[in-house]
Amino acid sequence: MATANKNLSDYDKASIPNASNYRFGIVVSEWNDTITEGLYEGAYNALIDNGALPANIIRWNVPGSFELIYGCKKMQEQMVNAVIAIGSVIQGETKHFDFVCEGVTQGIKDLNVMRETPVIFCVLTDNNIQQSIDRSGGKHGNKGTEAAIAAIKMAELRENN
Ligand SMILES: Nc1c(NC[C@H](O)[C@H](O)[C@H](O)CO)[nH]c(=O)[nH]c1=O
Ligand SMILES: CC(=O)[C@@H](O)COP(=O)(O)O
Repeated sequence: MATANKNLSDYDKASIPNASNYRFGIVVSEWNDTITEGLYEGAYNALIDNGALPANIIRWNVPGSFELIYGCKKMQEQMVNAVIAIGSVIQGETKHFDFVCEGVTQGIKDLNVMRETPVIFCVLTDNNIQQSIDRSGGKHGNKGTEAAIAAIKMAELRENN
């Protein structure tokens, strides 16, 4: 299994650009909010740890992961250097999981293709709540932390090209 018994959220600060000159937008889904709040905490703390200023981090909430598409599209219109989309989709009894996951994945991909501001995909798509817990500050680390590092690196790439 890709992340079994691994914590993928450790990072070497020396390899991360300083984020003090960048502004970040974070759009957070309210579905499974105990998970998404853990992801947000990981992302926020990693941004601050790498020099981002609290005043340069904008947070908006949306009802569910499918609404991340619209929320991130509007966030791209703000004066930000990168956007992070945070969601937690957990398999239920029906195929709805498949459609939500595919829709939000394709929608965020489209935002990256069609617009200049990078949108980082921090949407957990898990079989059960334990997998979500493990990846939002548990034994497999925090995908929010990883998303923040990706956001800093993509802001730097956009700034230099
Ligand atoms: N089941 C989950 C959802 N479902 C809601 C959708 O994201 C969307 O809000 C609704 O279809 C209205 O457009 N959302 C999650 O983020 N996580 C889930 O597990
Ligand atoms: C991802 C979902 O929308 C899902 O959690 C909803 O649950 P169900 O498939 O049992 O309706």
